[in-house]
Amino acid sequence: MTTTSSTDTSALPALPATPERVKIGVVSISDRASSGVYVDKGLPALKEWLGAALHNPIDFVERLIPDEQDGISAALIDLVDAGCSLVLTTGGTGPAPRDVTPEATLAVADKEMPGFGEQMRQISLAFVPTAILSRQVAVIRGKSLIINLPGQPKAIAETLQGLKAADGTQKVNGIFAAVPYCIDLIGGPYLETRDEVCKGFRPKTAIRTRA
Ligand SMILES: Nc1ncnc2c1ncn2[C@@H]1O[C@H](COP(=O)(O)OP(=O)(O)OP(=O)(O)O)[C@@H](O)[C@H]1O
Ligand SMILES: Nc1nc2c(c(=O)[nH]1)N[C@H]1C(S)=C(S)[C@@H](COP(=O)(O)O)O[C@H]1N2
Repeated sequence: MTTTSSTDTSALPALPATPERVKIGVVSISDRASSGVYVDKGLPALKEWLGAALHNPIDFVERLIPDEQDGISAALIDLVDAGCSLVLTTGGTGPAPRDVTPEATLAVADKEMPGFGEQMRQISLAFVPTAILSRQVAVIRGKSLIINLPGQPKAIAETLQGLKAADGTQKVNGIFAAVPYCIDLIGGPYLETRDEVCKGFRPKTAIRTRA
C-alpha cells in the first residue's frame, strides 16, 4: 500500500520549465502626479521592485489617477477584469480629506484580508513614527489580490520587503512573503520570488518543483 505523508508534494502539478507569465496591475493615486505638478515616482518604484523580486515574466497594466473614490474603484475593477492576479496601489491611504484609496478598495472587495494592513503598519514603524497614519487595506476581488501601499515612493520597498540588518539577516518580514501563497489559494499563477529580495513563504505541502 502507498501512503502519502502530509508533506508529500508529488500530488501537485510540476512547474513548467520556465516561470509562468503573470499580469500585475500597478496604480499610482496622486492628485499632483496625475495632473503633472510633479513627476510620478510611484509606478516606476512599483515596477522596479516587482521586476527585481520575481522570476516570473510580468505584464504590467498601469494607471496614474487622481484621488477620486469612484475613479479608483473603476480602475481596480478594470484591472481585475483584465486578468491581473495582483494589483498594487500607492498613495491616498492617509487621513487627509482627499485620501480615499482604502474606501475605494473596500468598495470592490469580495473579502477583506486585514493581516496585510496590520503587518504593513507594523513594518512601517521600523521606518517612520507616522506609520499608523496609513489606513491601507488589502482585499480579494475574484481571482485577484489588491493591496494598498502608502504614497511615499520609498514606502513601496519598505513595506513589500521589510528590513534587513547590516549582516543581511531579515529583521522585519515584508508583506510580500505572504503574497505568492495567497495567490495560489485564489487560483492564480505560481509566483517565484528572488530570495535575496524577498523570500516568499509557502507551507511544504504547497511547494511545487520543476520536472
Ligand atoms: N506618485 C508620486 N510620485 C512622487 N511622489 C509622490 C507620489 N505620491 C506621493 N508622493 C510624495 O509622498 C508624499 C505623501 O503622499 P500622499 O499620497 O499623502 O500625497 P498627497 O500629499 O496626498 O498629495 P498628492 O495626492 O497630490 O500626491 C507626497 O506629498 C509626495 O511628496
Ligand atoms: N513604510 C512607510 N510607511 C509609511 C510612510 C513611509 O514613509 N514609509 N509614511 C507614513 C505617512 S507620513 C502617512 S501620512 C501615511 C499615509 O500616506 P499616503 O496618504 O501617502 O498613502 O503612510 C505612512 N506610512
